[in-house]
Amino acid sequence: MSESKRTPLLQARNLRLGHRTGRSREFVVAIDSIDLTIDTGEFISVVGPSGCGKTTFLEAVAGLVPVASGDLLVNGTPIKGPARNRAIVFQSASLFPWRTVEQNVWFGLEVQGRLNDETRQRTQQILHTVGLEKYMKARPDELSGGMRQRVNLARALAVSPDVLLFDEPFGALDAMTRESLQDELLRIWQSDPDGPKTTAIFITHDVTESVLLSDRVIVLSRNPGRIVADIAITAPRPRISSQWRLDPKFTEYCSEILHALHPEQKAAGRSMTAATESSV
Ligand SMILES: Nc1ncnc2c1ncn2[C@@H]1O[C@H](COP(=O)(O)OP(=O)(O)OP(=O)(O)O)[C@@H](O)[C@H]1O
Repeated sequence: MSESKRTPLLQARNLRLGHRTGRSREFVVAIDSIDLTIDTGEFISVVGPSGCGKTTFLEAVAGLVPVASGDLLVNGTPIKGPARNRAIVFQSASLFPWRTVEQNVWFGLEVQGRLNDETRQRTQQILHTVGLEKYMKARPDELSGGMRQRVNLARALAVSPDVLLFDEPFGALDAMTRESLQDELLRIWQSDPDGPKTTAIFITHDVTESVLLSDRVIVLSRNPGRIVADIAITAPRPRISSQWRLDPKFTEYCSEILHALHPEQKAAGRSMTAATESSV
């Protein structure tokens, strides 16, 4: 099949999403008229002002929020609800306190009836990849916040989803832990020599995080969210985090995204540096 005819992994066409609220069940629009195509293996970040509908979009892809109008397709099929080919990593690691690290990572596999010798072995490899091989038998209360979030990531990876959905997974961590987890996610993402088989949609407020990790950064406008920029981050992979963060192109991409987020500041001719204003 030719490149142009291949079905995209995810397709949003004139997509509108929202929530019914209050007694009147009034419909509040969160996302309006979005057209977006994501290919297999792409790492996409979505940034935008608070309340612009980033989480609503992610939840719609997860099948947790219904489509109000337009289309939202995975592998050419409309999303009707949650499915095992899509896994979410939330901001806070919701681990079962009575289970060990390993048992927590098994959870999704158990629910899907797929826990067996082979998937147990894969779980061990994943825990090794996220640097938790020595903590397999530990309970969550013996772990730091960063380690718990690694377990959360391992749990999502263990079910081998087609799409990994990240809702600000490092947002609640201190700056140093966040940076080390960003570096690790970058390394994990690039560890397969044949390229990633999983596609990522990553919600973040941190512009530098989006440039570090992504192939493309989607910028949404203030509520209701519409796409105001779709910026390809063309830095080759594998990226070495310490080098890429210091590359002048890195700062240029951060500025481009910040300008798309705050067009009024560009119009006013204000200077905007990635170092001082990297958060949305
Ligand atoms: N469960 C809900 N019920 C009603 N309205 C909701 C619900 N969840 C979100 N909204 C509304 O939908 C809009 C988009 O919210 P959403 O959480 O998707 O934005 P966001 O971009 O992820 O925000 P943030 O960056 O602050 O997390 C907001 O107006 C919000 O108030």
